[in-house]
Amino acid sequence: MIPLDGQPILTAGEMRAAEEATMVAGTSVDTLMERAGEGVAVAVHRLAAGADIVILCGPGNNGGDGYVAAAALHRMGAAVRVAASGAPASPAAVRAAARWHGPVEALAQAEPATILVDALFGTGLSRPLADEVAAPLHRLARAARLRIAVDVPSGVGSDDGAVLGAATCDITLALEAAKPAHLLQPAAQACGTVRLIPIGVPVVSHTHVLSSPLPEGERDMACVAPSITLPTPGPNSHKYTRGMVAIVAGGMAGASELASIAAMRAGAGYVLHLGEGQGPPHALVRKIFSADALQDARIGAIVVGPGLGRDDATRRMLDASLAAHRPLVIDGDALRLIDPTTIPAGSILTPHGGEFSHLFGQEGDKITRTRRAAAQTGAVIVHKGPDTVIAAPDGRVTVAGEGSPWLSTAGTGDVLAGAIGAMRAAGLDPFAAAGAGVWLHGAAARRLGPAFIADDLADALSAVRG
Ligand SMILES: NC(=O)C1=CN([C@@H]2O[C@H](COP(=O)(O)OP(=O)(O)OC[C@H]3O[C@@H](n4cnc5c(N)ncnc54)[C@H](OP(=O)(O)O)[C@@H]3O)[C@@H](O)[C@H]2O)[C@@H](O)CC1
Ligand SMILES: Nc1ncnc2c1ncn2[C@@H]1O[C@H](COP(=O)(O)OP(=O)(O)O)[C@@H](O)[C@H]1O
Ligand SMILES: [K+]
Repeated sequence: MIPLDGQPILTAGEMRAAEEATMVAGTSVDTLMERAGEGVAVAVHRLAAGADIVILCGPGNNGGDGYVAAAALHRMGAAVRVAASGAPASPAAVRAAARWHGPVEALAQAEPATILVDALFGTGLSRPLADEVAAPLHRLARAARLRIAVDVPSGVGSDDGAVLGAATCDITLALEAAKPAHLLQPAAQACGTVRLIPIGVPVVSHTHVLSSPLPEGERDMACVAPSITLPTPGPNSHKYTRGMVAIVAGGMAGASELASIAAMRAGAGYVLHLGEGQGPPHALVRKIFSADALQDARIGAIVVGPGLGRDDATRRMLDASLAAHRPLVIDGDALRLIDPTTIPAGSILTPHGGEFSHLFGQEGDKITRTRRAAAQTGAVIVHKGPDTVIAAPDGRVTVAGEGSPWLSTAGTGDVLAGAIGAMRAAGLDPFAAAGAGVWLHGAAARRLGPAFIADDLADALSAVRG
């Protein structure tokens, strides 16, 4: 079982195409189903640790995986039963079901078991679960001690992360690749912990799970996703090569202070805070805002938006930031003020859901929407939330899997903008800088645990810099 870190994410259509290409190359669907079912059986056997198991099988190939897993678990000596929502319908599922020689209970009357394996529907779900399926699924899930989904929990939209009647599982065994539903809310929550089971289908994708940074030198050894790199100083580094970040401060001073401290703690060599405030940290260089101050050619990133305000004066500050022709991180109020047609290519935008909808509308799933916005603007878009999606104008997307729900507190977005500013000023390209900033932010939050405040989060960035 492989963790999701850095893995490709495929839509149902992309997964089907990859499966078909594998079949054209000579591997039958039965072989793929055999590998899927065997892989599921091995994982379930280990997780069940001798407890009784019921496998719920649907009519399609997801159900087929369930029948194969049932037969394999029986051979392994497990106490396994099968309950089906109806007769198998796909040809491969019919053949798989014929290999299960035990009884098949009707789903509606099925007895619960300690371990529930949900193989009713996978990526082929085409509509919400009907009550006659959802009700017994939820009844059996409530009665089980451990709920394991095959590929995706039955009753989630694989591509858009909608919940269409699924029961929440503890573990999801994703076949070959991650699916959007494993990352996008609300489905991701119904998946529990997601682990991959390889079944020998070669997959390529422009969409990946955000990976943890690899130690320097190991980058080329990574066989999966594009890994992220955290820039680290060398013997010849000085404060300007480490990166100079200018933070434009507005009416709500606390927000830009948080962004400044975050930029420092994420590793910037020099942070210039352009605003009225005073006080520590002493290493923060404070100047009154002026368009001239933004002309310093050493500035590697300007962060504009946290606590900026939305009046005429702040609009002029935004205009000066755009006119400075330095790499930009555009956040918060600046996202409300800006005309999307004036966003300089190569900028990084960090909208939360409301800011994103205001700029780009709400049509489509989160990955598609974010990718489209990046292509439209030529900017990297960090579409925040419990399922942060980062899209580049060339179509690459990463989705941040592990955040922390404790990030849902005021000011954490300002911290993210500062952290991304530091990564950009250190010389990472916009897409890499966004990924590195989002990773640092999530890692700092996980390290802090519960009930931290944004000030703690900014400080904790140092500890996860590595
Ligand atoms: N990709 C790979 O390489 C491999 C993939 N494999 C596995 O295949 C899975 C995908 O299989 P799949 O395409 O057969 O779809 P699946 O999810 O079983 O459901 C389709 C069936 O359900 C029906 N149906 C749909 N919604 C319904 C509803 N709400 N309520 C009631 N019925 C509903 C639908 O009928 P219809 O929509 O036509 O009415 C159809 O009969 C994938 O997740 C993985 O587990 C492995 O076996 C091998 C390698
Ligand atoms: N439930 C959650 N789980 C994980 N991350 C979250 C959650 N809620 C918010 N976040 C993250 O916290 C940050 C909040 O940013 P934002 O909404 O701009 O807040 P603020 O404007 O108060 O700083 C974003 O990085 C977002 O991805
Ligand atoms: K399933």
